[in-house]
Parts: sequence; C-alpha cells; structure tokens
Amino acid sequence: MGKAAIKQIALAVRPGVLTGLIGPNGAGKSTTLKAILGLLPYTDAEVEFHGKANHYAYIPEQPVFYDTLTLWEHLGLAAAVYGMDETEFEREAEVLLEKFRMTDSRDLLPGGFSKGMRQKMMLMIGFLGRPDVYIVDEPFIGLDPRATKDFLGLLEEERRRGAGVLMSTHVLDTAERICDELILISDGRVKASGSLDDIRAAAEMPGASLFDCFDALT
Ligand SMILES: Nc1ncnc2c1ncn2[C@@H]1O[C@H](COP(=O)(O)OP(=O)(O)OP(=O)(O)O)[C@@H](O)[C@H]1O
Repeated sequence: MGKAAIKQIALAVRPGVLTGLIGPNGAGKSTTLKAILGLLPYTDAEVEFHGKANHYAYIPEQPVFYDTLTLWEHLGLAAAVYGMDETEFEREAEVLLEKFRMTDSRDLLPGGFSKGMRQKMMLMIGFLGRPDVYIVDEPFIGLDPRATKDFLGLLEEERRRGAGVLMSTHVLDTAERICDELILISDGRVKASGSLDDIRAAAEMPGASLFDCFDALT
C-alpha cells in the first residue's frame, strides 16, 4: 500500500455555511471529499450527521454520464433516485434548464456536449433534489462567465435556504468573495482554516488577498 494522501483532516459542513476547500494540485482536496462520501476503500473517515441533514448531493470534478440517455433522461433518473414525483420533477427540471440556458439541449445526448455543457448537466443534477448538503469538487472548470454567475446565484439561494456547502476550488478570487469559511490544505494536512482574516493571520499577512496568503502558506 502507498502512503496516505490525507492525514487528520477534521471539518464540519454546517447549515447555511459555504466552506471553501483550497490547496495546491495534489494536496488532497478531492481525496478529502471522497473520504467524506465514503467512496474510498482504504480510509478511516468518520462522518457524523446532525439533525436531519442526511440528504446530500455530490457534484464530481469529472462529469459522469450515460451515453445513451439524453439530458432530460439524466434529470429524470436523478429525480427518481431523489424520490421526486413526476409533476415536481418536471417543474423543477424545467426551471433549472431555463436557468442554465440548456432548454434547447434537453433531448440531446451529453456525448455531443461541450465541456461546460456537461458540467452544467452535473450541476443541474445536483441542484434538482434540493439537498441539505452540497459536496462540490471544482465546479468552475469549463463554465463561461454567465454560467458561473448562474451557478453562484443558485448556490447562494440554496445557502440562504439553509443548505451547507463544501466546495473545493482553485478559483481563489471567487472563493475569497463567496466563502464564509476556508480550509487550506497542503500535503494532505490542514495548514490554515477559518475566516479570510484567520487565513491572513496564519500567513502573517494582514489585509492580503487569499491568493497571496495561499502562496505564502503552501
Ligand atoms: N486513485 C489514486 N491512486 C493513487 N494515488 C492517488 C489517487 N487519487 C489521488 N491520488 C494521490 O493523492 C494525492 C491527493 O490527490 P487529490 O486528487 O486529492 O488532490 P487535489 O488536491 O484534489 O488536487 P487537484 O487540485 O490537482 O485536483 C495526490 O498525491 C495524488 O497523486
């Protein structure tokens, strides 16, 4: 067996709080998210759900889809998994298609989609069930500025509804703007966490941008 990719990472996803997981390539962000989700065979991860927050959505970094199902059929499949009834599914799915400007592509196969369109499909599948917790792995790759804005708007709506969000990203100016809390990991360990001011304090760089703190701490 190889060495552990992450060590002693403790974090909490709280209702209505958007937590950003940041760190260099290979730091262990995706591994942390997968450990939380129980997707890894060799982990000693403890996950506790408090209250009734046991309904979550995972939006992976690499889009996963079925070659023979259309966008609409993917949404239908997700709705069935979420236990939504037909009327609710159609209403919510149509709103999401409009929001992500994908209505014209609803009956097409995702194999022919661009990278950004596939990413939008993954985001729509995640949002469809209105979960209590969102685990999002680098959502911005391939999204154009409008899609980024649409995504961030929806995420903010969900946060205000009380959903907790844990999102890994390299887009630090966005993370600095939207995250309530930040966790900076490097070499599989937490290097700093808390508010932007806490990260600045750890870097001993008062008033610095997240980008500069990241540079100093990694
Ligand atoms: N399937 C795997 N098999 C072996 N090693 C892996 C596997 N997946 C990840 N690793 C290793 O685990 C470490 C952490 O990887 P991880 O994908 O969690 O990083 P990351 O922080 O998400 O990076 P990036 O920003 O590049 O997406 C890396 O050293 C990587 O080489």
